[in-house]
Amino acid sequence: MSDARKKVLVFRALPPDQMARLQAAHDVSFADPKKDHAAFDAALAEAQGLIGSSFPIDAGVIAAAPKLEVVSSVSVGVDNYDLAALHARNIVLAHTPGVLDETVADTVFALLMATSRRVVELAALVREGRWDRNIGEDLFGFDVHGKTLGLLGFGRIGQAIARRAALGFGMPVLYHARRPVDLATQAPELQGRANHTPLPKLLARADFVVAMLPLTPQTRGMVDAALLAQMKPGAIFINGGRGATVDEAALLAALDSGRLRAAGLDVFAREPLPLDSRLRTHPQVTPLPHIGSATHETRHAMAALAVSNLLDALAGRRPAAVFDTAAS
Ligand SMILES: NC(=O)C1=CN([C@@H]2O[C@H](COP(=O)(O)OP(=O)(O)OC[C@H]3O[C@@H](n4cnc5c(N)ncnc54)[C@H](OP(=O)(O)O)[C@@H]3O)[C@@H](O)[C@H]2O)C=CC1
Ligand SMILES: O=CC(=O)O
Repeated sequence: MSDARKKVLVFRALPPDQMARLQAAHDVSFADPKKDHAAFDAALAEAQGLIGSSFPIDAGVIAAAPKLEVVSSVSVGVDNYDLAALHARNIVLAHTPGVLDETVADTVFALLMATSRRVVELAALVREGRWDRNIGEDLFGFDVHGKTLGLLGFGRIGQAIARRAALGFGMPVLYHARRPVDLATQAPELQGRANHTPLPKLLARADFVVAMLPLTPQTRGMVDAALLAQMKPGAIFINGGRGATVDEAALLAALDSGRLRAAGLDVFAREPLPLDSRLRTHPQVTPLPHIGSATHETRHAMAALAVSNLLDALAGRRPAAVFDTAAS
């Protein structure tokens, strides 16, 4: 009987129970390429399976892995992977859609609430001992309930955000995507509450614009000065998708000019956010360290799905969540 054990390289730590599942089936090594490049390169040369996240698996990395059969990402976004290079070698790319939708939508809503009600700024006022009288109008917030939400991207996570907005906060939802979603079959609870809307109309009407877009050649820099200039004066911008979909200099200019009320950002063009970035300290920006899916439950569910995907692919079965590298 031939040995079905294969070589797996883990490039970002997995929970112990998920590491154990891999080790029971395959010969597993761990190397963090940001800390030990030599160990990563050595294991890569032999690896048939690769699993991890938050590191660019570019054409060079793929070329250095001649035996690679599957890459399993512990993320839903696949912008860290050279899709063409994977496709050219018929390497399976798996990811983790679905299991993180509700958690990421919660994070986006936390940013929406925090920016509109100035939660971080006012908590700092209390902590720093500056709460010495009833706050005045200068520190009042902006209602969320009943306001119009404009969504850029209306996929799995966008729809989870729309449900919170429409069903929980009575917000009309307008969305922008290349194709309209058939709400009757995909999200009947949003019928009559969410509408596919031409982008200029969405921007002119929305009190909150939330970007929940994947990073692709088409979406890179999509939120630029021209788009921001079409937003309603005093609107709030939230980004829960990918930082590079936004022209950050243009966003800062829109905040500085007073055109936008505030921005809530979970993602940035460069992560971790450089210390000299004005987005880190701008008074109208609520910055988060890319924590969209970062709860114990959801990160564990993502790891478990990614491990299942890898095990299936190495056993010659189709994983539950394959990303179509040909469609990119
Ligand atoms: N902050 C965080 O921690 C997290 C961030 N993310 C990011 O969120 C992204 C979205 O995730 P998910 O909802 O699962 O993805 P989906 O693929 O389900 O949804 C993507 C949406 O974007 C739309 N879209 C794609 N390209 C364009 C375009 N060129 N113009 C307009 N709309 C476009 C799609 O519609 P259509 O194809 O019809 O245009 C669809 O509505 C991920 O790719 C990831 O980058 C995800 C999880 C956590
Ligand atoms: O950013 C997170 C992801 O899962 O994608």
